[in-house]
Amino acid sequence: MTTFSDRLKDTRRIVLKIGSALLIDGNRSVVREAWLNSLADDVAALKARGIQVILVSSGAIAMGREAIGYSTRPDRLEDAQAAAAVGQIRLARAYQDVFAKRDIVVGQILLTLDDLEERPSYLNARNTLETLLDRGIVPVINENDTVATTEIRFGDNDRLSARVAHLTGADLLILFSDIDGLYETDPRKSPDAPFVSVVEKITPAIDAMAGPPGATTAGTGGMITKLAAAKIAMAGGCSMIIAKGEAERPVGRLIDGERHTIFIASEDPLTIRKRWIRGLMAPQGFAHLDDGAVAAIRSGASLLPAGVTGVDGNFNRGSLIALLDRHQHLVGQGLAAYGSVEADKIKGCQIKEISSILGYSGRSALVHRDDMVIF
Ligand SMILES: Nc1ncnc2c1ncn2[C@@H]1O[C@H](COP(=O)(O)OP(=O)(O)O)[C@@H](O)[C@H]1O
Ligand SMILES: N[C@@H](CCC(=O)OP(=O)(O)O)C(=O)O
Repeated sequence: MTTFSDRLKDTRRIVLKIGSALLIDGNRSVVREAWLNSLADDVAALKARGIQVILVSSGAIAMGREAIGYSTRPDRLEDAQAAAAVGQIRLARAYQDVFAKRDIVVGQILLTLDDLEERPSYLNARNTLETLLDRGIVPVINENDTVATTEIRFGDNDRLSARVAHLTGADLLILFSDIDGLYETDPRKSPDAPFVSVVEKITPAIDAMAGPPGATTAGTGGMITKLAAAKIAMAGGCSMIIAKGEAERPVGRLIDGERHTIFIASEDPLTIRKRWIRGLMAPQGFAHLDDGAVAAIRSGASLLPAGVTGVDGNFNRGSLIALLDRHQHLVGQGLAAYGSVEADKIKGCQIKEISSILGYSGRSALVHRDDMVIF
C-alpha cells in the first residue's frame, strides 16, 4: 500500500481544510495558538519540498460569536453572518501573524458558491489563485459568510475545499477533522464500527455509512458533506484524505504514519480537464494559425499571439475557440485567454508587445497548453 509519504512525492499542489473545531478553542472563542503555529511549521515543511499549499479555513463564526453575545454557534443566519464578520478579520490576523514568523506570505480569498458557478468570476478566482501560488504565497480561503444567502451558501467548508481543489487542479485534498477517517457506521453510535482505510469508488454502500456531525462539535458538515466533497474532488482527479487534526503538526503526523482514510482518484486533474475540453461542442470563435504555430501546438506548446494570423467570431475570455490551419482545417480547440477584441489587437505580436498594445500586462498565451486539445 502507498504510504502518505510516498504519495507526497507525486504531489505538486495540496489543499488543506482546517475545521473550526481544530483552530478555535470552542469554549473561549480564541485561536489555538500553539496548534496554528504547528500548522504553519507543517506548511513551511511542505513548501520546502516544493509543494504548493492552499488552506481552506473555517472558524470565522466560532471566532466571532462571543463578541456578538453568543456562547454557542448562533442559529439565525443574520447572527451567524454578523459573527463571521467579526471573526473573519480576527482569523485573518491570526494567520498573518503566525505565518509571517516563518516568512510565509498569506493572502485571503473569500468565496461564495456563485463565484465558482459563474464563468467570469470562476476564471478570475482561478487566475488569482495561480498568481498567488506562482509567487509562493499561501492562499487562505473561507466562505464569504457575510454575504452568502441561504441559496448561495455552501454552509460547510468540506465541499468548498473540494471545489477549490477542483478549481486549482490540486492533486491532494486533506480534510482535517475531529475524526481520523470514515467508519462503516457513525462511531458515536457504534464505538466498535470498523475503520475504512481506502475508498476507490463512492458506492451507495459507502454513502450509507455517513451520518451528520456531532451535536456538540463546532463543525457543520459531518461525514455526509465529507463524502460529497470526496465525489467533487475525485471527479476532478484529486485524491482526498480525511484525517484527525486536533493534535499539533497534523501533516507531520500523517508523514509519521498516522491512520487516515484515503479516497483515491483514478485519473489526474489534467487528463480530466482535457477530456472536458475535448467534449465541448460549440466554439464561439476561430483563431487562424500560421504553420509555425500549428507545429508548436502539435508538439505540446501553448498558442502564442505571434502565430495567430486572424481571429473570427465574438468570444470572451474563457470561451471555447476552434484552432484552424491556413487551409482552414481544424487542428484543435481550447479556451481563449483573451476575448475576441483583445485577441484581434494582439494577433501576430510578440509577448513583450502585449502590454503596450492592451494597456495592461495580460497572459502570454492566447490559449494555454493546459486549456487546449489537439485533434
Ligand atoms: N461513518 C462515519 N464515520 C466517521 N465519522 C462519522 C460518520 N458518520 C458521522 N460521523 C461524524 O462526523 C463527524 C465529523 O464531522 P464534523 O463534526 O462536521 O467535523 P469537521 O469540523 O471536521 O467538519 C465525526 O465526529 C463523526 O461524529
Ligand atoms: N465558513 C464558516 C465555517 C463553516 C464550518 O463550520 O465548517 P466546518 O467547521 O469545517 O464544519 C466559518 O468560517 O465559520
